Amino acid sequence: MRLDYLSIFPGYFDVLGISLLGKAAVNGLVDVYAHDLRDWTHDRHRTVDDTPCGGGAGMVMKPDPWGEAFDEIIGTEPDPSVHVVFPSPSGEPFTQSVAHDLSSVERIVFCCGRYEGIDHRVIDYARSMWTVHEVSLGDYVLNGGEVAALAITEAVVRLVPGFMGNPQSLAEESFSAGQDGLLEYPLFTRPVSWRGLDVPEVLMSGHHGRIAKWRRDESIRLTRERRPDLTDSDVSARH
Ligand SMILES: COC(=O)c1ccnc(N)c1
Repeated sequence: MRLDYLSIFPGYFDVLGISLLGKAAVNGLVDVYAHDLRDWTHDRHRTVDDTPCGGGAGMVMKPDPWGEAFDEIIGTEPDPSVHVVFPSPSGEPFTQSVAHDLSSVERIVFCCGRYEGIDHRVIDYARSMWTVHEVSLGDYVLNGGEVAALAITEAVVRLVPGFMGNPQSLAEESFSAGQDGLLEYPLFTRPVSWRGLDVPEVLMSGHHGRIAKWRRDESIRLTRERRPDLTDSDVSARH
């Protein structure tokens, strides 16, 4: 999998050389390339923004540098196998399902907006050429798309076959199919007693059936308490 990041702060992506992501890069599972959008400007100030047409506060990212960067980094021919991600507060919700879909593609280009955002024609042009995802991490605004691109990267790359040492651990996570989309149950390890707090006895019983039931019940309880939106009617009936 090739990952490209277009940003006026490409240094944000140095962190991708650390930890598991770094290991994945080393063993060739992912190839990471960060690009400075200002490399596709031609004026002395390396200008990437301008005032919004129609007025309003703040600045908008000009389309020209993006177009020239796309030409050089991706190419000038349409290719739906290239997935272009625009992290944006007005995007569609980024979910585990979207992460799963992206984990099987060969190439993802992250376009990290700053200021008030990117000239919309950049997104329209990208849609005419590649497969575009405008995605939001939640109902809040960041100063730029870089941190969101890193979060999306982590959620996607960990699902790439061969990335996780023990793929079984993926099956039991929150929102995984194996959990019926429920939140993950509480986890415990040794010591059995810690500061007057004990591991639930059932988990030390060695009784696998009882343990599985306790975990399922806890997942259902937590999901109903914290994420009633995830327990639609037939799911709650099933639980
Ligand atoms: C500039 O990008 C954002 O503010 C952003 C991106 C993705 N999700 C969000 N909730 C915000």
